[in-house]
Amino acid sequence: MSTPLIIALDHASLATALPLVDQLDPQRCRLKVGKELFVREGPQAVAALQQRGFEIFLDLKFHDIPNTVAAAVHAAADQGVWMVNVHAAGGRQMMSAARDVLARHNLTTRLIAVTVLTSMDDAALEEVGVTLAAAVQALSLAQLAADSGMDGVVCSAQEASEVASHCGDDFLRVTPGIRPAFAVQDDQRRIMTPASAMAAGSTHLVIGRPITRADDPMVALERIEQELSGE
Ligand SMILES: O=c1ccn([C@@H]2O[C@H](COP(=O)(O)O)[C@@H](O)[C@H]2O)c(=O)[nH]1
Repeated sequence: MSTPLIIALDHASLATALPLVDQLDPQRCRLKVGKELFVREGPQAVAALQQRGFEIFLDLKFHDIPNTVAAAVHAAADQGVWMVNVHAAGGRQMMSAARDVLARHNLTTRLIAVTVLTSMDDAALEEVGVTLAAAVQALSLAQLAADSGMDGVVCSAQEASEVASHCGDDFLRVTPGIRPAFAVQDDQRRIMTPASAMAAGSTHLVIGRPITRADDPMVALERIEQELSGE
C-alpha cells in the first residue's frame, strides 16, 4: 500500500468510531488505535477494524523494563497489527528486547520508537530535565532507535529530513502533529501541514482531530488528499 495516511481513531468506543471507519477505504489509509479505544474495547477493536480490511498501527507507546515491553510487543504482534511502538527513552536494552522477541517468533509487525512527543516544545522538555532542544533530542533518540534495530521512529515532521539523513532513507519517519491550514493546533507544538511534512521527508502522516473532529470528516480527508496530490 503506498498511501502515507494513518488516521488516528481517538474515539471513546468502537461504536463511535465505526460511522467514520465505514466511510473509509482501506486502500487509501491505515488506522491507528490508541490508548483510549484500546483500553475501552481491547483487542476486539483491532479485530473489528482488521475484518474491514484495514492495516492497524497499535499506538500504545510501551515504556517499561525490557522483559515487560518485549512481552507486550509480542502480544500486540500476535494480533496481526501492521505496526507497534515503544518509547525510545526506554533505552537500547528495552528496544533490543522488543526487536528480538519479534525476530524469535518470525513476526513481521513493524516496530518503531517514539522520540520526543510532538506536543512538547523545548520549554516542556526542559521541565522534565532535558536541556537539549526538542529537535536535537529527537535526532539523538532516533539514532539510538536505529542502533537498537527499530524500523523507524515517531518524530515531528520538522525533524524528518535530519532523521532520514542520519538513519537512512529506509528508516520510517512516522509523523503526528500534522495540521492542515484549515485545522486548529490543539495541544500539538511541533507541527507541519500535510504537504510540507511529505516534502520534509515524512514517510507516514498520522492525522486525528483535523479529520475526526471536522464538521464533515470525509470532506476534511478529501481536502488533505487533494493537498497531498498537489491539486
Ligand atoms: O509524538 C506523538 C506521538 C503520538 N501522537 C498521537 O498521534 C495522534 C495525533 O492526533 P491529532 O488529533 O492529529 O493531534 C494522537 O493519537 C496522539 O496520541 C502524537 O500526537 N504525537
